[in-house]
Amino acid sequence: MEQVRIEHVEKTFHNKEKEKSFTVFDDINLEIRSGEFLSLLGPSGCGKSTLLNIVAGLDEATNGEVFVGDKKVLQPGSDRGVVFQEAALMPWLTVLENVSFALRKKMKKEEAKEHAKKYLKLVHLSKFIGSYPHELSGGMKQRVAIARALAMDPKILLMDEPFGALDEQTRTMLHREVQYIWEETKKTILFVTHNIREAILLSDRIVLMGTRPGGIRKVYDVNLPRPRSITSPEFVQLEEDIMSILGGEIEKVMREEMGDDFNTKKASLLYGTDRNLGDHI
Ligand SMILES: Nc1ncnc2c1ncn2[C@@H]1O[C@H](COP(=O)(O)OP(=O)(O)OP(=O)(O)O)[C@@H](O)[C@H]1O
Repeated sequence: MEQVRIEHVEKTFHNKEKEKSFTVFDDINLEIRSGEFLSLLGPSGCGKSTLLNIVAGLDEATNGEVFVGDKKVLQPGSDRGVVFQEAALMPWLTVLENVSFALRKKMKKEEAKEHAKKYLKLVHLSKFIGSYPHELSGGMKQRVAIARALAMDPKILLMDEPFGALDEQTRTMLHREVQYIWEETKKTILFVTHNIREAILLSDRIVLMGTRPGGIRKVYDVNLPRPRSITSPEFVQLEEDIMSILGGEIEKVMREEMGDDFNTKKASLLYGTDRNLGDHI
């Protein structure tokens, strides 16, 4: 059953001073099924975060509508938890207090702490409940942010490049963590990334977005058994399939940004054309 319906969504930004407007995408249609792990993948600037923010209710669509269940999205709500690239924890609060703080309106203080502990256990941070954010690594901070979002018991978890600022090893560890969380909680996850490998490792479906004009280029079903191996022939094949389209989209962005400075040879020297290109956009 679909849980999120994105219907004919357009987003245009208006710059009043310059009397200019810029349409990021003009007709996005997408359904996300209950319990599905769906990734939005695409080059920088194609509107992944904009779309996620519209689903979150943090930004407004210029046209079109988003529904969660049968409820139209008009503002943020506790049915949608958001995790951003930066954990944005409150530095003066402990890990436990950071997670329980958001629950203060829902339950009594002691109850909130017990509830928060449950989710900190889920992200394997039980040993650090008394620590302060500055005492944690980047990966641990993100796990606190995930626990904080999950503690509100949202139906849907919206994750905007949550591991984008982390080193490769931490990212790999968090990939395992997020898969475990997804399997344990059965949440619907909308995940924004520009990393092809990350998208294939985690997703049931990958929605490839393009730019100028913005929109959905292709939707891939990832029917590979989990846990997935990045060296399996099926994985490599899918990575190449996606790259063959994404590469063209990246080139379009680069052409536009570099103007006359762009040439294909220089682009391939700068960014490579191999499987890793998706990691660098
Ligand atoms: N508040 C805003 N005002 C004007 N333009 C904006 C605003 N927010 C985003 N944009 C533009 O909308 C486009 C889409 O931005 P968005 O951040 O959604 O892209 P993205 O695919 O998430 O990119 P990235 O992967 O780099 O984060 C970009 O061209 C961006 O400059």
